[in-house]
Amino acid sequence: MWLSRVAARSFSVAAAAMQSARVYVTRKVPPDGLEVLRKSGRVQFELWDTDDPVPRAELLKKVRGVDGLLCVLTEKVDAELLDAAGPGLKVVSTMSVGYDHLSLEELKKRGIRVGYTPDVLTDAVAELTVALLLCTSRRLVEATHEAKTYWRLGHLEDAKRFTIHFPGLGICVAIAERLKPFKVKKFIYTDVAPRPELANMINAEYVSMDELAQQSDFLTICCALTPETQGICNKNLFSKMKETSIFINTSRGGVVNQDDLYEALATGQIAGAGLDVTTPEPLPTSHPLFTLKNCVILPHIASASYTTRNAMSVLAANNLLAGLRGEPMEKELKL
Ligand SMILES: O=CC(=O)O
Repeated sequence: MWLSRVAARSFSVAAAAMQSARVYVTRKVPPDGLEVLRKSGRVQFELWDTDDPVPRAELLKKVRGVDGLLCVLTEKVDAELLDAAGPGLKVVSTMSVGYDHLSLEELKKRGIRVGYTPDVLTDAVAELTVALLLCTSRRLVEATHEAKTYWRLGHLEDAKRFTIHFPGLGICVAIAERLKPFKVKKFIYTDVAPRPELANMINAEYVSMDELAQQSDFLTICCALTPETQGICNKNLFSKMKETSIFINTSRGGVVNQDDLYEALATGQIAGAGLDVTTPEPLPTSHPLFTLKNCVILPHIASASYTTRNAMSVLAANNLLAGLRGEPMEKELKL
């Protein structure tokens, strides 16, 4: 009885605090997520109401005194931003599965809770990865141009003859499941250690990074960007790949050394690359990678379907509200 009264009291304190919770939303996030915030009746939120990233100076101004921040991956949440927000900031909820834009150390130091949006985008990312893989290997971008000009194109590769290689499993399981019907001969992967629970789902074999590069026909990168994975796709990796190999990246641009990738593509060290992510984003149109016919570049759209982005916005909004209420979030990063 006593315990439940204490629990009820602490809940009502948290709820009362929420009455006045101020939140800044850094992007015009999809409508379902905004509806969750509106319907809660517990937050006053201000929104950067465009599809473009909020300018840094504006962001630093707008976060002053907020209790919660709902952001996307273009916002660097670092000491400067957290100082600008002040001690009232309790929750940062990012509408992304990746969190390399968040300074976790600073957040932890200040006791700020962090929500993110894994799982809900897995299908969309896997689908886009397969689309990019086929588009790059079958040279579809060049082909649409050819259709309008000479109606002539060199050799095309087909997916089923190949072995597909993944560093890091995770989302790659969803990609492999979609590739199975293409009669792929073999899936292999590397990671810091074997992950049999996932590998068994797609019958994938664990190999070293070197073997991965050497045997690779398609190499798709699905790992998170961390200090350990920064620049792992570099001259060393590309020099071990076959000339017929295709490199696909739908994770983060930072895992690739782009100068080395350019060199590998321009010299025929590898056959092609499909990139949904680059450094920086957007990649300047004057960037050398844009001059290459064998490089297909997309504007980071892997999760960009209406359904998926709506689901991400709902999860991000619910994470934010739960954090503000002092309740467990559906998807919270353990700091
Ligand atoms: O790249 C997309 C994400 O992290 O959600």
